[in-house]
Amino acid sequence: MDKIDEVVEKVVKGEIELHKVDEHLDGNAAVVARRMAIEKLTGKSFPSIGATIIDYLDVKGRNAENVIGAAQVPLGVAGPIMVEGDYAKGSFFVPLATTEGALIASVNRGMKVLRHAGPVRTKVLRDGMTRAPVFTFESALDAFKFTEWVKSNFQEIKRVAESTSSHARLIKIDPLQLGNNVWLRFEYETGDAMGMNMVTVATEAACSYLEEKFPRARCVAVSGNACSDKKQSMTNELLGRGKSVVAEALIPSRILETHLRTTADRIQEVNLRKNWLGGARAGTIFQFNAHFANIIAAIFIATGQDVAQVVESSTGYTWVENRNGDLYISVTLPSLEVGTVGGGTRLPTQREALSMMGVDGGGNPPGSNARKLAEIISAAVLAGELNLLSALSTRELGKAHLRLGRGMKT
Ligand SMILES: CC(C)(COP(=O)([O-])OP(=O)([O-])OC[C@H]1O[C@@H](n2cnc3c(N)ncnc32)[C@H](O)[C@@H]1OP(=O)([O-])[O-])[C@@H](O)C(=O)NCCC(=O)NCCSC(=O)C[C@@](C)(O)CC(=O)[O-]
Ligand SMILES: NC(=O)C1=CN([C@@H]2O[C@H](COP(=O)(O)OP(=O)(O)OC[C@H]3O[C@@H](n4cnc5c(N)ncnc54)[C@H](OP(=O)(O)O)[C@@H]3O)[C@@H](O)[C@H]2O)C=CC1
Repeated sequence: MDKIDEVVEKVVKGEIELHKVDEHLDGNAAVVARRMAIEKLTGKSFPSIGATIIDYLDVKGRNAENVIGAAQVPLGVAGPIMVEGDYAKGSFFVPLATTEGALIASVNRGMKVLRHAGPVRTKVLRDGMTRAPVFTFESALDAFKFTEWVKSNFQEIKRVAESTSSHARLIKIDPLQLGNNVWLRFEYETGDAMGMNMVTVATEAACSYLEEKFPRARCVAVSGNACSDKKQSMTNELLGRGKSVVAEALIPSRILETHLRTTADRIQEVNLRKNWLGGARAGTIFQFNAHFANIIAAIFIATGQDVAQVVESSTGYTWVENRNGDLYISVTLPSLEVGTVGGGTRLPTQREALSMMGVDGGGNPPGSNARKLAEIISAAVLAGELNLLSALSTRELGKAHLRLGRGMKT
């Protein structure tokens, strides 16, 4: 019996924990043994999960635990899209990983129309990643005194937090009080990283310092949900999280008619009655748009972003105006959380996808690559919105999905 079979047997008998297989076998052999053990325990086989180019040595201790292989999702491209932003300037092909037939075609057609109209203008309105620990006190008065103390000692707190990273820069601390509890919403610049590990480590250091200097304060949790990570919140909407970004374009009427078989008036009506009125009637909050989530999720998967952050990254607003037959359209995304270093961005296919847009790795100066990525994503979201509103206005949605989602001739 070779070493792998021996370890597999022990895992199956419960003598070795799955995650401790790494202590018995090197690198990719541990992945194989874990997969074989799960195959035996479930009576199923997983050759597709096992077929991956990912080297476990690159993943171990960084991206995932109990690894037995990888998931694969089809990746297509849309574009090019022309962007005129502060960071993204020029034409870009955009990678989208999805299993929803018609989605890439949809974004692709939107980009084609925008190309005819001229470059999409984009702007990063603000940039900062947040972490909000919750502190508790004996009394509300103590809690208030604490927030006053924090305000007057900002520079020292900043020094302590920033000592943990060469890229984290503490911009501000917004306090929120409820009775005898206080949340401090720390906001940092994080260079080209999305920044969640960076700001968590920095804020933990700041919390220890605050408890030392203000002994009546007790930090209950470094994340007190007012951050708000992987959850929608009014705080994120109003103050922003990650990058707050806007994209806009003006499309002449003849381009709408030639390429989309529709008019500004019809698109405006769909936007108002569907995105805004329908959203309001249904009680939607923060998502007065058609399908930001489609484009955000597909780019996040392709480029190694934290997919759970699609929750707040896909909040936002589509605004349309009929300007004498021409169409003004903009999308505003208050909380787009993206990075070009760290997390999943270093994995092989994800890094290649980032390189397609010229944003792999750190930028010069730091932060410029992540902002460029945010601008390109906002332009892609604009293309998706333009196209879907248009397809709805001409009643093409079901037909397109029968053809490209079910392989039917329509
Ligand atoms: C499917 C189209 C684009 C066809 O559009 P079309 O105009 O009938 O097709 P076409 O063959 O004349 O092609 C026009 C252009 O579309 C693109 N295009 C066309 N086919 C492809 C393809 N295979 N691969 C890549 N690109 C494609 C391409 O740019 C092409 O230009 P060309 O390059 O030929 O000069 C159109 O019917 C359409 O956009 N339909 C709507 C589909 C859509 O937007 N789906 C979004 C997902 S829906 C969803 O998930 C959310 C939802 C809807 O539930 C949210 C809500 O509640 O609103
Ligand atoms: N910890 C948590 O609470 C949470 C973690 N996550 C996870 O966090 C990960 C992302 O965290 P994040 O902090 O972005 O990534 P990393 O933890 O990978 O940190 C980024 C690293 O890149 C370095 N770096 C090198 N060049 C640059 C540059 N140009 N700009 C910025 N940093 C640079 C940083 O240096 P330096 O040492 O100077 O900082 C830091 O070491 C994801 O895997 C995500 O899933 C998600 C949500 C919550």
